[in-house]
Amino acid sequence: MLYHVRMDVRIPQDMDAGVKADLVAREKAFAQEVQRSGRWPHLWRVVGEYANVSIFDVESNDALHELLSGLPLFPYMEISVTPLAKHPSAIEG
Ligand SMILES: O=C(O)C[C@H]1C=CC(=O)O1
Repeated sequence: MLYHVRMDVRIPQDMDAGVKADLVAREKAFAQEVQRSGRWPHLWRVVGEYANVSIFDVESNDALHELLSGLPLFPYMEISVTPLAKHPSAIEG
């Protein structure tokens, strides 16, 4: 199942720099692992914002919630999820 996900990152300004660097590094490693698994086929930066738009391909709402809530940055992100369905005019499978 496909989901459009927007993540707006809201790391507190007063977070210790070392803690922030570790958090961002762990998030990057986790994100790349999920991408390599095929569950995160699109990850794009929103121009001019500390935010991304992504496409996730997972088996259920519960699976997506487990994945997103497991992101190291989850506590510091505003996340919006839009489930996607086939479009009748789409030429691709
Ligand atoms: O930077 C972001 O968009 C937030 C998060 C998503 C992937 C990642 O490495 O960090």
